[in-house]
Amino acid sequence: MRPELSHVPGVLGEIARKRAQEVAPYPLPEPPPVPSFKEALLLPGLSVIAEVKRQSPSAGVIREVDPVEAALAYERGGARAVSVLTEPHRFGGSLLDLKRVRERVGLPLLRKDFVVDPFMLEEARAFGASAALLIVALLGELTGAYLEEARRLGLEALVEVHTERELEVALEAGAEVLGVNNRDLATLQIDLATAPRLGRLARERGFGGVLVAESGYSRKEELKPLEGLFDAVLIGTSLMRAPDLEAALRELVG
Ligand SMILES: O=P(O)(O)OC[C@@H](O)[C@@H](O)c1c[nH]c2ccccc12
Repeated sequence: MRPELSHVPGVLGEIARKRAQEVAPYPLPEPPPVPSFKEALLLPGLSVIAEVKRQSPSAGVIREVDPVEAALAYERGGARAVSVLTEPHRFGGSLLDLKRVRERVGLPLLRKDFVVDPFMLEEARAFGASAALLIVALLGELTGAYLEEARRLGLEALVEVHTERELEVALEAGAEVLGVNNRDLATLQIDLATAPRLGRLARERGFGGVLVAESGYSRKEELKPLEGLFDAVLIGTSLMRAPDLEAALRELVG
């Protein structure tokens, strides 16, 4: 159940092909109990999924941070869930970060990585994630099969789209939590008009699940167009750059 990655363009393709080469199954620890990702995002108001990310291909080095300290600050600041990067090469993350955050933080965690093999879903669950990111630009028509495998493992999924075509694939696959990424992962360009446009389209097509706007948000005004349409927003870089993570989060959502 490996997606065909040879035609995936740009940075996204490079990272995904590297991740695919690295997958080598090994015995995993017993999965710990985890809280529901979806339920947390459905609490009243716009929920924030706050992201722990040391570096990224678009921003370079963002902050040398202890992921546990960052996640605890996010929890105090009112985050509803925490996204933990586990991609090592371009994002400086690891599964150990995920595990350590799980041991100290009560919020549901999202494993943020480039899932290109079903074993990565098992890993996500075993290291304490409530949900894993599924990127439709990588998984294509296999998205439904990955969703099914995640469900079988007791793992939720954030199904990510960036185009109208990908939105159709995600809806067809039966996504319950749908993320619209403002960033084109191949070119790394941001367009904040993407989330409202595809979010509206998803609702028009009858999507009744959880809608998450992703990437590029740094100011409170930018969240205005999401109100009444999106359930949640995923914010990483701008929070990570703030001197005080907890205060920065309160400022954005308070
Ligand atoms: O740091 P930002 O611009 O606030 O974005 C967070 C998150 O949306 C972004 O990290 C992201 C969204 N989808 C991804 C897929 C892979 C890696 C990273 C991502």
